[in-house]
Amino acid sequence: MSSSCLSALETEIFHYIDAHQSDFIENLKEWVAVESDSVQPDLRKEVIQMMSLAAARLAALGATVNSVSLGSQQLLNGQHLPLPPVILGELGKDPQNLTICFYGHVDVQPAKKEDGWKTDPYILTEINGNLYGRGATDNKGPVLAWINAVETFRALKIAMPVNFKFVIEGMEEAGSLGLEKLLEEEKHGFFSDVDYVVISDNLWLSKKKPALIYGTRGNACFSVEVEGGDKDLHSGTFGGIIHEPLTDLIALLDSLVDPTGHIQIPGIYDAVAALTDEEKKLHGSIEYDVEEHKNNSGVKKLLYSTKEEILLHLWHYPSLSIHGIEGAFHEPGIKTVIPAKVIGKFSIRQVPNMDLSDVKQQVVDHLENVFAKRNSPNKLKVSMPLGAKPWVADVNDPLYKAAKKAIRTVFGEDPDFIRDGSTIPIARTFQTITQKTVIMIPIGAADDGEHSQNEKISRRNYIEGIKVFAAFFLEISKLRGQLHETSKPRTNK
Ligand SMILES: C[C@H](N)C(=O)N[C@@H](Cc1c[nH]cn1)C(=O)O
Ligand SMILES: [Zn+2]
Ligand SMILES: [Zn+2]
Repeated sequence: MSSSCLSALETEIFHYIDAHQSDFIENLKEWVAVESDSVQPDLRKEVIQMMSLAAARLAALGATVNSVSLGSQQLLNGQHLPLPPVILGELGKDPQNLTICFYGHVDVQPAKKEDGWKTDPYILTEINGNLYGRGATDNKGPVLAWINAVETFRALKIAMPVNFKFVIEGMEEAGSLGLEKLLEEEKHGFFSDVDYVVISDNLWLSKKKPALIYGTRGNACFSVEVEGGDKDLHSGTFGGIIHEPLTDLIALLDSLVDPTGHIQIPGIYDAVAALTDEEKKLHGSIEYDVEEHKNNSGVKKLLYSTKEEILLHLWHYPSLSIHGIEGAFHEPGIKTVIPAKVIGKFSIRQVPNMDLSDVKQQVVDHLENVFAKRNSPNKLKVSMPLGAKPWVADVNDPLYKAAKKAIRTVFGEDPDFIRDGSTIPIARTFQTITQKTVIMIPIGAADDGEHSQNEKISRRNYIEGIKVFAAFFLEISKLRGQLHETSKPRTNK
């Protein structure tokens, strides 16, 4: 955007942000250095250390910080593991100001250099304007971008245009364990004066065009266990005379989805909400390059070739993905064993209006049915360790207009209004508990590689993202009065 269109205040703020790029990148480097992987139990200490760093950062900002203990989690093997605390932070209590609650997470997906990273995943490394490192975009970069935006107001001694609340957690990648209960407990406490909730934990749909997100899919994660005897067996001594657990499991997994991506579980599509005319209109106006998206994935061919089909299958239809098999031999080389017990892991990204308990029942019935036809004496156990619901908001809420204006101020163009095929497990709970509008303002680009090797955020997106948040605070302050009357969430089913 040309500087002549900016207010004097915006010019001062943006100038400060540009001048402090190195400090902001240094902050991110310090956070990326912590292997705060919430998925692997043996790294829990690092997640807890990361929570302390985040708490210290908020305290340095002048926020009141409460690290709330969530107790422990019980693993499938019965072992108890401490859950990292959740940070509830507060900065500013001016009754004239609106109160924005920002939610983010500082845990990460697993990453190892030998998985195919070009650089050490825990050393933030800049190459050609991109900052590579695990958590750079998901979600340490965006959390810090928000904090840096608040810090900018403080450093410039500009009166805070809004009151801030922070909810920072360390278990999002493992399904936000324990967080829902805390939110419910704090409904009439911490959340009683929240005017709306902001999340920045997603990506644009393209490499260049900014976006705002008004919906996400949910995620129902399943575990399917097949157990034979009590020990592994020699495949020469027993192969050919027993029902093998892994063979049963592969047949079960193979029954879930056909080669066109259609889920084979009876009834699974019954409740799927029809696309509204408003959504069809939104799809039409979205800038989306099928070829670019295919290239981001690194695959040769997608299941669908048109924008309309792809957006429908990413946002409006459920999908089923198979993630792994516990107990199966996976090292290099040959091991001629028959595993005694194997556990398959898959998940269904559900959409409005699918009901989680119906989905669970449909999955269990289907797998038991397929298994029964195999006449196997092995034991089958199906469970759903995680069930996160989809979320949708009303794009006509003034909050979306404020965010759109902030993006235009920084990028000089309007964002696309998009949904996200992935999940923020706690988004729907925020909306239900606060009864206020939730907005997702992504700052990462479509090729950032969340959960993948060589995850990155570009320097431009990180720095301009800080400006978007700062401009957004100013836009929100203009909504005072208006928001209290109009802020109500779209009803989710
Ligand atoms: C979109 C967000 N950055 C993310 O990666 N969310 C995870 C959350 C999740 C879902 N099931 C378990 N964790 C995701 O969508 O996979
Ligand atoms: Zn995330
Ligand atoms: Zn993630």
